Amino acid sequence: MHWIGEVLGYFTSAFLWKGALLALQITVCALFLGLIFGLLIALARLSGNLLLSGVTWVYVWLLRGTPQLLQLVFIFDALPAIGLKFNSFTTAVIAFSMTEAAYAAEIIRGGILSVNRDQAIAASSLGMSRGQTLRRIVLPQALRSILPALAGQSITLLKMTSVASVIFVNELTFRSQQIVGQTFEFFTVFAAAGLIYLLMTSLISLGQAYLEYRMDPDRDRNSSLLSLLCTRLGFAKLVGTKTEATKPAVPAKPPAKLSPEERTAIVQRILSTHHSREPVDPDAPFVRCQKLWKSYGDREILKAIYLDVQPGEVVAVLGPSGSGKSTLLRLITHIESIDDGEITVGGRYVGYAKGVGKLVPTRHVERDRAQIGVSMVFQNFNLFANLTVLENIMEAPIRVHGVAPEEAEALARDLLAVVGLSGHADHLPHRLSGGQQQRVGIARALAIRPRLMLFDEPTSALDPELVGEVLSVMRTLADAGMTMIVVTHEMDFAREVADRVVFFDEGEIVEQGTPAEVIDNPQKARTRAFLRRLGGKEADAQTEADA
Ligand SMILES: Nc1ncnc2c1ncn2[C@@H]1O[C@H](COP(=O)(O)OP(=O)(O)OP(=O)(O)O)[C@@H](O)[C@H]1O
Repeated sequence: MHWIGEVLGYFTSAFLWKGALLALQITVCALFLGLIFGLLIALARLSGNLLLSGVTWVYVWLLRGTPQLLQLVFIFDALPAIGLKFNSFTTAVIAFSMTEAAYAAEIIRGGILSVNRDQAIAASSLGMSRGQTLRRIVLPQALRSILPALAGQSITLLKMTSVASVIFVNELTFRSQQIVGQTFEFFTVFAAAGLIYLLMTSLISLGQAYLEYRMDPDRDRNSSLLSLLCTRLGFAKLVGTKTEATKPAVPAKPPAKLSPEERTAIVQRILSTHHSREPVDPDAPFVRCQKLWKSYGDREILKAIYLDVQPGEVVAVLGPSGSGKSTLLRLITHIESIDDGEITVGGRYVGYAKGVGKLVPTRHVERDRAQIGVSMVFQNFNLFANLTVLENIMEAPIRVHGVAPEEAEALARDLLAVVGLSGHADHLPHRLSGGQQQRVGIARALAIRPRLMLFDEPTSALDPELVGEVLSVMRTLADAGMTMIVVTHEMDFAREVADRVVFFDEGEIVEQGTPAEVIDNPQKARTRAFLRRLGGKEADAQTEADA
């Protein structure tokens, strides 16, 4: 068994560890540079810019499609012919960084694509810039799926540094070969080198486990490194570690419920201090759509729509599926751009400038939305999955409007009280019911103190018993004087709360008027047919519920 002693002797040899250190230095440098360039390449590939994505595609294709060995030799031996000469260490760092960038770019791109795009749309609708959305919402979520692949790639990179021996980089494998060349002790020397590689790659795996835990939104955010290790090793009970998932979802003492008057007063107080200094003319329409056209391909979705909404008015938009109702809202807040016509909100274009004959989109759409005060609530809630309920609400006030974190938290807690969710501030969205998520969505939209709220079928993804809680919050907003455009199939809500009902069909406004006029006494055959069909469905649903 004397060979064990020999392996240990080589394992502790300073000569081999100097080689290991060099391999580690090349890996860290290449990883650092590779990740930075990889992120830039991934963003370029996703940019939609044909030139950028084309050039970066070629880069990835070239670097992934040629052997690492060839790349090293090319930079070391061929580039000096055109005056570019690097020493062997620099050559190794350049070659490995370039390859790492190509692989990392694809891993990062995959991670970004795995994040639901609707969250980015929601962030943008709150006025967050693309950079903020990427940094705060998309990348933190993408990183969770990126990390395992990236750790694997880092381990491969560390092992690949042995290839650098061909250009005389004196790293671990090269040094092992030098010893073997003198002693011919193949087994013990290579076994020792293997152990050193294993130790280094194990450290990467440990780092991966730690980072995965840190990025787990379900973790207990106050846990220590010790409790993390105990949790990972399955000893959570020993240290009393509680993960977010094991904590009780219901608070011990339910917070006091606010009366409708109290809720309305809080909303009025919050909305009375809008960030915009621009006064609202009470006599001019707050939203003005003029001769609005929108097509997708050959299909005309909106055809010459004229619609004015007065400050404080609640407009309910009804109509069959596919008639263009959601498209109208998306055009008003400029999530989609108009083909022709004009939209102003508070007298301003949202992300457009006047061009020759028609509006031209500008790059300031998020900024305009934030300044004008347009907010939107989505059918599928689109809450930020990596942030708690409280953080979801605080995010836009802090990032977009520069509100101090303490002030933003106070505002968020007030809004949670209004929507009746004070006890859920620290929960992640996926732990809430649909109705609760939608109420958080409304609180989040309100936190930017908007002057116009757009609701895109806010209750249609909810079970019937959860619809009431969302509608009650929307009633509070209407009572507080909020200007609202609500796409809905909730006839009772439209009848009770809306000042005006607009009926859409096939991209046209068929008729509009008070709820009593349009819902109870429709003039057009198309409206009557739609209401009859809806009435039938409601009656069926009622029968099912009764049964
Ligand atoms: N990005 C898009 N690309 C292509 N077609 C689209 C796009 N967005 C919407 N459409 C189409 O435009 C039409 C109108 O869609 P829209 O979502 O505005 O309808 P809607 O009246 O809100 O319907 P629903 O009540 O079912 O949500 C639909 O036929 C839809 O398929």
